[in-house]
Amino acid sequence: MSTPTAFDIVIIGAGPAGQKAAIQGAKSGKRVALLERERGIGGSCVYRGTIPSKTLRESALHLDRLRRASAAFEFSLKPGAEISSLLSRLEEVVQTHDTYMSKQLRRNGISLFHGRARFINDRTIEMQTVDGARQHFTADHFVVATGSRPRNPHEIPVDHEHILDSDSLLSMIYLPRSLAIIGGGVIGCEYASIFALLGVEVTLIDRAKAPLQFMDQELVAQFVASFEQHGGHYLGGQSIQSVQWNGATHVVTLLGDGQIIKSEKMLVALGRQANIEDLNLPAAGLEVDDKGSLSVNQFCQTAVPHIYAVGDMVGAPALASKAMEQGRRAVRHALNLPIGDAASTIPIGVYTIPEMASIGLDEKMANERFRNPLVGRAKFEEVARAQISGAGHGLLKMIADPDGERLLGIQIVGDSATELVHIGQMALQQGALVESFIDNVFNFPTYAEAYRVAALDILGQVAKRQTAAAA
Ligand SMILES: Cc1cc2nc3c(=O)[nH]c(=O)nc-3n(C[C@H](O)[C@H](O)[C@H](O)COP(=O)(O)OP(=O)(O)OC[C@H]3O[C@@H](n4cnc5c(N)ncnc54)[C@H](O)[C@@H]3O)c2cc1C
Ligand SMILES: NC(=O)c1ccc[n+]([C@@H]2O[C@H](COP(=O)([O-])OP(=O)(O)OC[C@H]3O[C@@H](n4cnc5c(N)ncnc54)[C@H](O)[C@@H]3O)[C@@H](O)[C@H]2O)c1
Repeated sequence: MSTPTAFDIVIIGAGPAGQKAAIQGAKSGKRVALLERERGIGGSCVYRGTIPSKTLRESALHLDRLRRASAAFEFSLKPGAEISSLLSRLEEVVQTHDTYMSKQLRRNGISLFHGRARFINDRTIEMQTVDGARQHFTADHFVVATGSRPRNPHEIPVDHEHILDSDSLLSMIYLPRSLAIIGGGVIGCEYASIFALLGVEVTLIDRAKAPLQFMDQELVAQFVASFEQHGGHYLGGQSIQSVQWNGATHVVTLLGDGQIIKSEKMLVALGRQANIEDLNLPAAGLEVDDKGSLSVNQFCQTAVPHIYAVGDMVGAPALASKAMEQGRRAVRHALNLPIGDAASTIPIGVYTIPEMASIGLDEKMANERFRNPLVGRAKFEEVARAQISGAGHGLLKMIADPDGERLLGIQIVGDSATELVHIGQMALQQGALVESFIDNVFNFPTYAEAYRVAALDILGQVAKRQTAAAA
């Protein structure tokens, strides 16, 4: 064994979780090593997840804006358009991100090493570089932030050429004529709406009757309607009997009800699994739990107290935002720094077209906890900003307690939903009353006005109830 290099904190994985853990450690004056097996930093978020998918989405939205700008012109993509032409900004976005992150790591004196890391014991890590050299590190604290990868059941023959997963999807050279997607979760729905808007014939298949089971189903219905308006098909309540590339032209999918779906390409989006196998966890005294991840307490501490695990590798929700916050909090806990209260709710943003967002309780959850919660609705058609942009349909739902006083949650579908939701988030955190959305003046014309419209709807319902009770 080479002589180990000693650090205060060693972090495995330079995705969003590992980066924020490293920065927190360095800002607290600690010597930090960040070990990353890939050449770039940023993890699946930058290279195979958030950033590539949202860059392609931006191209689809741009095309849609052109189409909507004037009914006198017809905009469509050339048949056989190259995916790379739709991702022309990706390299620039990734490069900018990489440069910014590298500078930030250097500025904070974080030592970055490239290689595959594994535990030798609970205080030592061995890292193997691409040329086979081995280097050893010791530390007082370790943070495991190795992320996740697509879960591909063995009965589905993912070949990364015709049957792809979210890691390989954007390696397609040409935009396919047709795409079948199995899995109506966030990845399946985001890509389904992007490709449908780009003119691809998309079939989205899930075992559930409706996609995105964890979202308010009134919002989901608007997404499905828009997806189908763009030529997509949702096939719910289906089981997959078999998937096969026919060797020449099509991927052939046989469904439980006997339907056969033929598509040029297929995307498999059936969830994620933790990157855990390479870590040699038993050597550190750690065991993989029955969900295939590492169990942690509320501080992201594993059963070995000086080893923390954060981000996607500890399970759902698999969000970059959650990963970053866990990285930061884990290191603060390790260093006995004040942590503050963990956010009791984190926003969900789903970048379908139209996009959706949620914070706090939705109507179904509120109904389970309260008798007759009030729901205020603001249709985007009633909001001047949405009329001007011609952004189509949208809805903001404000959930309040049965007295119509206390705000319980916000759900939004439509343009800017993923930005708008933060107003609701701050209001929830401050315990704001429904009335405060009426007492405040909002810029006009803005989408934010939808909050006032929804609050007025709730107060109108309260007034009606009072009048009825008095009569
Ligand atoms: C298609 C897609 C779209 C997404 N869109 C969004 C979105 O819009 N918003 C959102 O919040 N989230 C989104 N996500 C989820 C988001 O990308 C993840 O939640 C986030 O990347 C998790 O960060 P992480 O640091 O835990 O893991 P990762 O980003 O996966 O990083 C882990 C890092 O660890 C490294 N590593 C693994 N094993 C080792 C080892 N043994 N030694 C050294 N290094 C190792 C990996 O190379 C990688 O760089 C999306 C995901 C996908 C797939
Ligand atoms: N905007 C965002 O924040 C964002 C974007 C993309 C991904 N992500 C994260 O990535 C994670 C993974 O996303 P995902 O979409 O792959 O997984 P998921 O777990 O969200 O959805 C998987 C879907 O597959 C379906 N399914 C599972 N097995 C099936 C079967 N045998 N037959 C038919 N349907 C089946 C499920 O019903 C579910 O709808 C999510 O947890 C999400 O948090 C987040």
